[in-house]
Amino acid sequence: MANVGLLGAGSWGTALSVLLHDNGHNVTIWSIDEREVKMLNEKREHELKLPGVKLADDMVITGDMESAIRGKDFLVLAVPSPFTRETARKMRPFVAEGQIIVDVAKGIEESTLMTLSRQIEQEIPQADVAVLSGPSHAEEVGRRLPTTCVIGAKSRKTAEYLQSMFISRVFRVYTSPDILGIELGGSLKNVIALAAGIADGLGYGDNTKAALITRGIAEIARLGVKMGGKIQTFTGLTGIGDLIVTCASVHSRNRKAGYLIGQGKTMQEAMDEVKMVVEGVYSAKAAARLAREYEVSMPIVDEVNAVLFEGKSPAEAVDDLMQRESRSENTSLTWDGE
Ligand SMILES: NC(=O)C1=CN([C@@H]2O[C@H](COP(=O)(O)OP(=O)(O)OC[C@H]3O[C@@H](n4cnc5c(N)ncnc54)[C@H](OP(=O)(O)O)[C@@H]3O)[C@@H](O)[C@H]2O)C=CC1
Ligand SMILES: O=C(CO)COP(=O)(O)O
Repeated sequence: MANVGLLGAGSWGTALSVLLHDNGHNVTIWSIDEREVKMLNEKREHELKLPGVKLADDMVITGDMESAIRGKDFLVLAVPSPFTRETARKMRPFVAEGQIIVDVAKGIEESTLMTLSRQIEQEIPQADVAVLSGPSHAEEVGRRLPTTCVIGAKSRKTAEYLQSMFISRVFRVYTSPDILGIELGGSLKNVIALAAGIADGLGYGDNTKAALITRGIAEIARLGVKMGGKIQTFTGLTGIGDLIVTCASVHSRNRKAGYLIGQGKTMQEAMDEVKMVVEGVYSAKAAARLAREYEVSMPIVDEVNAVLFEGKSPAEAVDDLMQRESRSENTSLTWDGE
């Protein structure tokens, strides 16, 4: 049994706190928002973000960051990516040498193009930073439906330790040394999921969805491998697995926001209606900039950016994708004799 400090009490943080408590660990949850702390303490449930999932009476919910960090066997960081760096900076004075922080958010910092684990390492150099990712909507983890994820860590020891902490009969956890590939897959799939939602909102069908998923993972893997991620990661749970669930699920915040945009809402209206973080909006510009920097073609990402930030109509964006210059599906494949 471990003492766990979990920072960020949104839908994912809440679901993971229940999973870790089910596994027999002592869980302390920190939230920046005093109203959220009060509400969770009183109701023992996040009625807005994860309704129907009860927090046990012995779970501690606090607004005091220091008490959520000091003496904990490991920390889980579940704040959305736009707040990762500022939260890590606040955590730094309380984190012990070698203390494990497992980041569970998915994003890329727009100003630096850094993944979240890199930002945390920059802000908290004494920490042992790991990541958890995979096809895992909070709504289903909270209901204890079978789910699979991957822990990425710098050492096998940390990866296997965290695996043993999170794994359960309903939450199967694999390990991987490819932290970069895991984080790129997790953040870039949100941009493609916006496109899948837009296609749904436009009333397009399953053929369109399958095309976006398949061509989407091709884009993600092209960039990810060039940046140093491993191809096996992009064909695994944190790559294609997470892309499939996010493009298809009724729970997905990114797909839902895309759907609303496809229906004619603005990006801001869609984000306001979803009420929870739509990470793809924050990663879209970073993805396009990375594509340029690494000289990789990412046409779906480019069209999502045009719709989100340049006022392009969603229907025109899909039209432009369909009418790109004809090409081979995979340029590395050739005919005999060529
Ligand atoms: N939801 C899911 O199913 C999954 C989410 N993820 C990832 O986990 C991360 C968190 O997502 P999710 O839980 O859905 O997000 P939510 O929108 O549900 O929750 C976000 C949380 O962050 C808090 N917050 C707001 N501002 C700040 C701040 N300045 N500093 C620190 N915390 C702040 C919010 O407080 P308040 O409520 O007061 O705004 C809330 O507690 C994202 O990166 C997401 O991609 C990964 C896998 C599954
Ligand atoms: O990453 C997720 C599922 O694995 C959550 O995706 P959404 O943010 O689109 O809900």
